[in-house]
Amino acid sequence: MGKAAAVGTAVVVCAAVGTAVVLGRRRRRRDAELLGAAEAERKKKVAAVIEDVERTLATPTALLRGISDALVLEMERGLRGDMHSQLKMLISYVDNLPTGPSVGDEHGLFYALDLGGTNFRVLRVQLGGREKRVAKQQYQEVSIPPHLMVGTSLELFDFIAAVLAKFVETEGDEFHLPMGRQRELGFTFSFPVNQLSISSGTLIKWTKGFSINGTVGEDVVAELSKAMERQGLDMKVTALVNDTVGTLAGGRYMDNDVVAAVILGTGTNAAYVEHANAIPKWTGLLPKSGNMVINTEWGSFKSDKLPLSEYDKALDFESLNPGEQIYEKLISGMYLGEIVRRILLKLAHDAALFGDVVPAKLELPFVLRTPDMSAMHHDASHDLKILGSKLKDIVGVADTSLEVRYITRHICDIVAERGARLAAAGIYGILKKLGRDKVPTDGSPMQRTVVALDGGLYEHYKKFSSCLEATLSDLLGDEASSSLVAKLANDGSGIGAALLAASHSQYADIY
Ligand SMILES: Nc1ncnc2c1ncn2[C@@H]1O[C@H](COP(=O)(O)OP(=O)(O)O)[C@@H](O)[C@H]1O
Ligand SMILES: O=P(O)(O)OC[C@H]1O[C@@H](O)[C@H](O)[C@@H](O)[C@@H]1O
Repeated sequence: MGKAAAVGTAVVVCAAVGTAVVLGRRRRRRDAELLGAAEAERKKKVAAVIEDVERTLATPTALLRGISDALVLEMERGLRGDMHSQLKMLISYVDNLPTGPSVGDEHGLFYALDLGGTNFRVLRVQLGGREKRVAKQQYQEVSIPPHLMVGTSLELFDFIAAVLAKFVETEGDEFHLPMGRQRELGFTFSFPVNQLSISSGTLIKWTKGFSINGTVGEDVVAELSKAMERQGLDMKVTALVNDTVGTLAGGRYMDNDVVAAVILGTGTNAAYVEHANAIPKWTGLLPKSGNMVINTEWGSFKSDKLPLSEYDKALDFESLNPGEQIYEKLISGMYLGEIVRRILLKLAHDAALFGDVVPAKLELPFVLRTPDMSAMHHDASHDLKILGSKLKDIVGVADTSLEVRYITRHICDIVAERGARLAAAGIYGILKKLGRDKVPTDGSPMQRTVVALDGGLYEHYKKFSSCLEATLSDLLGDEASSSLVAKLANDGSGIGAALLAASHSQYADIY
């Protein structure tokens, strides 16, 4: 190529390169601006969803007070037998709680069986009467196979009876049954039952994850007794109690000031000691004690005051029991993780929280369980690595940014806080019903009041239980809350059921 031509070519090439560089820089700047704009738009969408969640799940104290008042009204309607009451306020036929060391003379070997929403426990207790009290106890916990929750009545009760029969076979010499006596059982059944007596009752409906045709309306003691016979197990059910009633009995045995029991487990519910003459629908003889334990079945409470979000409505619509157990679906362990999942799914769909592709596993109902939510919520590490690994294991999203992890933890916090505060409002309502929510106007000292709590959610989800207790103190105010004790009554329902079996033993009159 000639010199001039070469120079010309070089000039053209330089110019082209220069233009390319300028154009490339412009394109990169434009791409960066477009990317920045897209990222800014995404962040805006994330913020909008979070603001909406914070607003629709908010539980300001004034709202909680209104909810407590609405609950008390429904409690009163239920006690009147108003068929439209949101609360069943079921009569337990427990009118004389085992009173433990001061009076309790229960003694002997008794069994208890506790069918909950997730677990099933069998227990044997050697009661030692006044001096020894619970001399010895052994128990076994079994997860309920999910297929039995939606199978047949026969399969469920045969499973229960088989586990119980095996457990009885392991009875050691340290437990002894006097000659000629039949083993006796307290049956804790964590579902709403119309009690016909202390040892019989018909199932009103299934709740939580159970939905078994053919059991509603049946006497659950008769179902269990038939299953025990099929197992060749000679045992008599002498007490049928809801787990809240069992927990109340177990709690009172340990502390005479227990007036109510609350379960926060797979489901939620509360029982309390009502004055028998404050139960208009009670037509029986007034109990000697003047009291009757009421199983409120508060999980079925609903009110337009309850902060219901689009996520709650969708969860309820797709649940096994749409329109039922609304208060329970905002609070209990079966549902908290699922609510968080639904909010994360919305963030994934609308704001690409986990990137342009929505993680397939996030679409799976109940894939995020409350224990996992609890582990994420309690992650206090600087890079939230526990939360990150949970998202990876459960949702299938690896390498989430710190921002995404903080957002996830914030969602856990909002959902858990709402549940805890609503549960506190429920307890506050029961205390109001009992007149234990404020210092007496006549100047007499406030009575020490104990609420026994149990259930895997309350026991293990520390941020939940501490938020509940702080909210309850806030609702009560300093003076009244100084007389209130909220305490964990671990497996109270098992001991309680055994105690009630003892106090209603067919041999009771020969103590
Ligand atoms: N570590 C945990 N953190 C938060 N919730 C938990 C934890 N462990 C269990 N739970 C909740 O407790 C429920 C089990 O409660 P539990 O009282 O043990 O059994 P059940 O409900 O069958 O009576 C589970 O469904 C779960 O939602
Ligand atoms: O012990 P769980 O399984 O959490 O049950 C708590 C409550 O769950 C509710 O769904 C039931 O209606 C109540 O009867 C029960 O007490």
